[in-house]
Amino acid sequence: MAVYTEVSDEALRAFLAEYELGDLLAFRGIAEGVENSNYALRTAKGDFILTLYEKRVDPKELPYFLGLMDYLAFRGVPCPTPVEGRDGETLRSLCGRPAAICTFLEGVWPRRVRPEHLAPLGAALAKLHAAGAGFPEFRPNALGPKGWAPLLDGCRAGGDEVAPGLIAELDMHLAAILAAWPPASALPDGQIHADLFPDNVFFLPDAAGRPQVSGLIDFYFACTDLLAYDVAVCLNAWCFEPDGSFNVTKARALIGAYTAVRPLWPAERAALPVLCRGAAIRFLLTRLYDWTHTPPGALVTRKDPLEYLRKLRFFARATGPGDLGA
Ligand SMILES: Nc1ncnc2c1ncn2[C@@H]1O[C@H](COP(=O)(O)OP(=O)(O)O)[C@@H](O)[C@H]1O
Ligand SMILES: N[C@@H](CCOP(=O)(O)O)C(=O)O
Repeated sequence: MAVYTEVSDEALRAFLAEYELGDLLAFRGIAEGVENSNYALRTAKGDFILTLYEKRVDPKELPYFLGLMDYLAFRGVPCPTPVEGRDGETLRSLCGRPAAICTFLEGVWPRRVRPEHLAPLGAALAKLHAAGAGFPEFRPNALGPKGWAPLLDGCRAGGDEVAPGLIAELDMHLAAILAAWPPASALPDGQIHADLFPDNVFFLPDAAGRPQVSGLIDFYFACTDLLAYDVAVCLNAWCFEPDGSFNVTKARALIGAYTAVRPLWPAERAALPVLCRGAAIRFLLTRLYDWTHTPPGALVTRKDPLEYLRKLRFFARATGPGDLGA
């Protein structure tokens, strides 16, 4: 469920009067997503997405996110383009929330990831990294290594109720990850998506029926960080089977297509196992935090933190990048 703020017909029509999008023909709330309120709009000019930014998004950071999407879209990345109002602004206010309209992207995110999805994903990720190279803004990764200890501290009270011994195990993993984390200057950095999960990637079949990436959405965790960390996020989110096993064929397809566009440095390959452990603990911790702080019956769908404990344990056992398809 992700319509936290209800928008009336009248409020929306007044809001749309600020744009040159023609008459409103239809609009509906979108149930998917967890962070913001999203509406699908149809106007005389076509289909659009209206997003009202909810409390987890800091309004001060919206110019970075919208600016990055605009920059990437202009350079051929299939991501939403923020739509300017008559005054040239993309960010305004609706029902007391910051709000923006973006272009609608065709396609469907894969409910079941197949090996054929991984090569187009890898190529799209590398193109995103290449296209973002000249973007002048810097946004530190709030959910990067410096953010993990405070998140874990916030989970201490309820964490062991989710799984006995969980907090002690996470203390152990976190200390090992932070000790092995590559220094910022050791690997190339740039603008990363940082949450490129299957529900943020749309596909359409090409003429031969093979899936092609048609859209990358949800840039609200994007930041300036190690490029290979984005690969590690994708290895976590795309390369495990429902039974918990790691699918190295998928990983090889992802990394092979990525490197065909943007070759990984030897140091990036070598760092992949610890970057994967870092990505696993990042999603584990935010899920655990939400799990232990969301009252039962709240509108937000809580995601299973233990899925990422199993992934973290797998990556901690990896003997080198070869185990991860690199
Ligand atoms: N530009 C877009 N084009 C088409 N559908 C979109 C677009 N942006 C969002 N959506 C739809 O809204 C849903 C939630 O968007 P998302 O950005 O993931 O929300 P949240 O930030 O709340 O997690 C997506 O699964 C998709 O169905
Ligand atoms: N991908 C994260 C949760 C963020 O949700 P999104 O709907 O904004 O992509 C996770 O799986 O924990």
